[in-house]
Amino acid sequence: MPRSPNSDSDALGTPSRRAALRLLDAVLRRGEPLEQALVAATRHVYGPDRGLAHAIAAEVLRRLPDLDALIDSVTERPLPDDAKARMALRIALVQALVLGTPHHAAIATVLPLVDGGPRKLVHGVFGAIVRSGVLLPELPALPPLVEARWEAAWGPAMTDGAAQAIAAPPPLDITLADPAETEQWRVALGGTSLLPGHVRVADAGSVTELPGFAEGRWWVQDIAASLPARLLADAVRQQGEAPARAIDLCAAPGGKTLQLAAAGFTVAAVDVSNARIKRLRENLFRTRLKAEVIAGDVLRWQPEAPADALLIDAPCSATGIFRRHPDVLHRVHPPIVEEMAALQARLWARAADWVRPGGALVFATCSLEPAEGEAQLARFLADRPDYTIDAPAAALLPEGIPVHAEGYVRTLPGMLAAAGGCDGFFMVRLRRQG
Ligand SMILES: C[S@@+](CC[C@H](N)C(=O)[O-])C[C@H]1O[C@@H](n2cnc3c(N)ncnc32)[C@H](O)[C@@H]1O
Repeated sequence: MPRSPNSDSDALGTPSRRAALRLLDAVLRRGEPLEQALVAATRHVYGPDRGLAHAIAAEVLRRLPDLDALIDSVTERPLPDDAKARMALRIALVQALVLGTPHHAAIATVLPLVDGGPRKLVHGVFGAIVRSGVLLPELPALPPLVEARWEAAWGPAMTDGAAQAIAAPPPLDITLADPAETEQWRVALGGTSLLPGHVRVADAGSVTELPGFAEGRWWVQDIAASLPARLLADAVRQQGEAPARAIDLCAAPGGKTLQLAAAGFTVAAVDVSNARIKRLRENLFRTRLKAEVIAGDVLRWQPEAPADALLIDAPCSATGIFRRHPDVLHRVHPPIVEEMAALQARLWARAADWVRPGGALVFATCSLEPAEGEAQLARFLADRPDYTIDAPAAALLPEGIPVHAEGYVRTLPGMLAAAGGCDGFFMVRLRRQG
């Protein structure tokens, strides 16, 4: 019989901490995305314990530099980064100092994760820190390499904004199938609205239990993530063309496909991942929206005819979504950014021929790395003189997200901060010459 990774001697509450340890190990030692590690790491924990393991690991990843600074302030010699004792201390301290777990429970549930001498050390270090009454700094620290990279690219206001974004849980953003119902759903969901078709809810709780979810009247989508499809729909609206044909490349799980379908496009949605396509189909089913779903690799697939509108929501480092996926702060390094940028350039170069003359193309990435945005655009424009930037009107964007002087849109941490912030995105709308 396969051995359960939980030990027979585990105290009540320890299996979820053991799962949190496995999650942290997957992200910090093996460089796996947190969401990807979830199934294997939480295989032996059930119900709310699974959510707790995820919450503990995510919170450790948000506050890692501050937790480590506390640990290092008490130990004589720094513990190795990947030592089990350091991992166990991170898990115990984040519960005691951030998640509000009583101190005795925070340490008792974590001690079984370590044996022998290290167990004593964990007990002693945890006790010394909590007895001292020290708290984590109000403004979280970014990992030093990330801070240096982002400060060089965007300046200190951006890194301050990013630190503040880590400090508070992001609100839930919702895109409505019918923008005419914005006020109705804003009231029903008890939220605010930053654009027609958008509702923002603080402390939303379980998404599937909110009104309108089961009926498919809306889907979850950060406001910044909702902008690329808005830009594309606007381009076609300007030309007074309907019904238009759109190709949505790298489409799953389908937030932007749903927007394009709801806006009246005939949509072909292409993605290479079968698992993500399954979620795309579920989303279409729930919202009763229609799209042709194509499982294919954009580097090999090609459409039968060019489209009026083409969206490339390219795979990227995903550093722009660090608020909900704090693992990117620790596992995305320059070689990964370079690899993703090279893939984006290939996808964009190939798909540029699939837009009819006079048609519109939007390229977007949820990245805070210029190599996956501004630099990508410069190279594309140099290669493709048949395309020009089609800057959107400011009124298409929420107040606080500007159109850059060159005509693209770059969202950064710090934007919309008073309203709850937004993800980091790069997007540009282009017109192919007729
Ligand atoms: C940023 S996500 C897309 C999010 C999606 N557009 C949405 O709004 O829900 C990038 C997607 O690109 C897909 N992808 C990566 N490489 C691809 C390729 N060569 N061909 C097609 N899809 C690809 C991934 O499977 C992933 O679903």
